[in-house]
Amino acid sequence: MPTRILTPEYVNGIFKGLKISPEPKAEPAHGLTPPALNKSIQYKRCMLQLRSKGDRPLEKYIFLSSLKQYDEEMFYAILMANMPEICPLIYTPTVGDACLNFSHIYRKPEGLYVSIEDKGSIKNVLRVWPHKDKARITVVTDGSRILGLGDLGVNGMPISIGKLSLYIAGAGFKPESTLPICLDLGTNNAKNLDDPLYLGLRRKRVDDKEMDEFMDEFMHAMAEVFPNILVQFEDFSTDHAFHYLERYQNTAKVPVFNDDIQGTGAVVLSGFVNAAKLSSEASGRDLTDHRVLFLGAGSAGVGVAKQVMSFFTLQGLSEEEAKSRIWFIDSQGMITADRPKLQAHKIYFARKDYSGPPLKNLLDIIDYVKPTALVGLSTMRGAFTKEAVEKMAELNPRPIIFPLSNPVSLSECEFKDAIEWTDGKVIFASGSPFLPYTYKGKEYYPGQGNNMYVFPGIGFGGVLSKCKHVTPSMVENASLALAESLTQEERDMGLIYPKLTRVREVSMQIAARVIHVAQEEHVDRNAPLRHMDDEHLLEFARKRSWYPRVPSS
Ligand SMILES: NC(=O)C1=CN([C@@H]2O[C@H](COP(=O)(O)OP(=O)(O)OC[C@H]3O[C@@H](n4cnc5c(N)ncnc54)[C@H](O)[C@@H]3O)[C@@H](O)[C@H]2O)C=CC1
Ligand SMILES: CC(=O)C(=O)O
Ligand SMILES: [Mg+2]
Repeated sequence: MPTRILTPEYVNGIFKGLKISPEPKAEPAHGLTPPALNKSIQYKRCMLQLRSKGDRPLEKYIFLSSLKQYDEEMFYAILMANMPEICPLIYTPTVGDACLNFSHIYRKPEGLYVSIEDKGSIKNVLRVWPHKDKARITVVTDGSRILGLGDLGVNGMPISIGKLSLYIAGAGFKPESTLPICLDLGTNNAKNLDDPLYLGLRRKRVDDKEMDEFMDEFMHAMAEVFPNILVQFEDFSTDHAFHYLERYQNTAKVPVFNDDIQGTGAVVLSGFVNAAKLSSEASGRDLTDHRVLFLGAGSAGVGVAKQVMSFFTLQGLSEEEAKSRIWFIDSQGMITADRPKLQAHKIYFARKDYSGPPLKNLLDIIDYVKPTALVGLSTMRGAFTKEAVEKMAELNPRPIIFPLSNPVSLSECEFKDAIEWTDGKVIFASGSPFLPYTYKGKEYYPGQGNNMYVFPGIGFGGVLSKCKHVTPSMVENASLALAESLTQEERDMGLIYPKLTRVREVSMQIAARVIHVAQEEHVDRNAPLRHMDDEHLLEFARKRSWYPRVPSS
């Protein structure tokens, strides 16, 4: 008798009795599979084959990718039951390797490629997607800033695919409602252009004017071909990330958000809310007196800082006072308003209250700012040196250190080092996962400050509410819902983010809050939901959430 290997209860413990929704795929006819093969054995065989690849994560990625194409439900069953093990394989850090090698490991179509050569007929390209009427969520990248790895061109496709796998596992989007898109506008990466196997257009990126024309046509076509879709922009280079968010967030006919700016902002605000409380408990410092120093002023850094400002405004500070709690360092040093030719997105946070000689060195800047929190979104591996982290520990009984750059090879510091250099006092979250670390007989758990904790819930709430736009308040409330989702057990463990194994339930809480705020702001279009209170919205989100079919016992 086959054993029950995965049930919603098993995955989450609280979804008893809910209908499991997928449309059954035809099983191979009797006689085409060995007699004893069943889902339970298949699950075990898949896990065995996966683990037999040992310490070769890219091979594991390729195996999982093939499994997804061959037996999608088994792939999601395995992912959902083993999130901490599988997430780093289909997402950061391994997805970074998959992107670097995409043109070499590519096997089958898994999304749409829309290139600059399609300009004028983009709609026709979008129409080839087989599940047009089912598409609800898309992740669109132009491959120009993939994680911290730079311009990878069409090799950026795995990031769209990986994020959408998390929409499915994390929030319960039906697989056929997801649409990965990679825009090929050329690449300035010489390595790609010189690679005879590179699968993108062999040309340099187009200029801004041509890109604007292309993007306008693309967004227009998206709304026509996929009228019910929500668009997540992902890993556009910083200037374009800000530009297209601004251009479309209130004007496009489909809702839009930028994950690197808004999703990252939300996840870091959430971690910061919990971290600041822990830090202030140790120091006695008022929450309004935290001082946050950012290393890296790209789309992620500036997006996060704007969201972290609401930590202060929610405590009653004015916008100016909140801004005064934030300092930035980029590749030229501390960002001050007197610096010539400052990029537009850096102007808002440029300090006007410093007039000494330019400060370039992190240690000098820490001495000057006396931060309570150090946040890295710089793509600079090891930038948080021993001296810098020790200095943070001298200034604070519990320093907040968030090295958030991805993939793990670009992290500003490692968890183990942060623990040792602060004698276990650090409050830590990184962009990519680290393992727990035992120090002086005590086990410490790292937080993962990655937008994967919020984008599934933001997207699910947005789609269920049929929102016209994704508003800043929907994003901010997603962040607060995440911060509030910690259980007592997680707080007792010193965590600032929930355990990854709970991501589905946490996404439901985020989705319900997002729907509520969409209603408050009158951007929702799903009228029947307006009669539901928060508890019913949560129940509604859970009921709409997809699970892979359960092998019957
Ligand atoms: N944890 C998460 O959820 C997320 C993490 N990220 C990560 O954040 C990183 C940055 O992303 P973006 O802001 O889009 O990239 P970006 O390239 O636009 O920004 C990088 C920033 O770092 C600065 N920088 C570079 N070298 C530096 C140095 N030596 N010293 C000081 N600053 C330096 C640059 O001046 C720039 O301001 C990437 O590694 C990305 O993977 C991005 C989004 C989400
Ligand atoms: C996590 C993510 O979105 C990034 O590193 O770009
Ligand atoms: Mg990203």
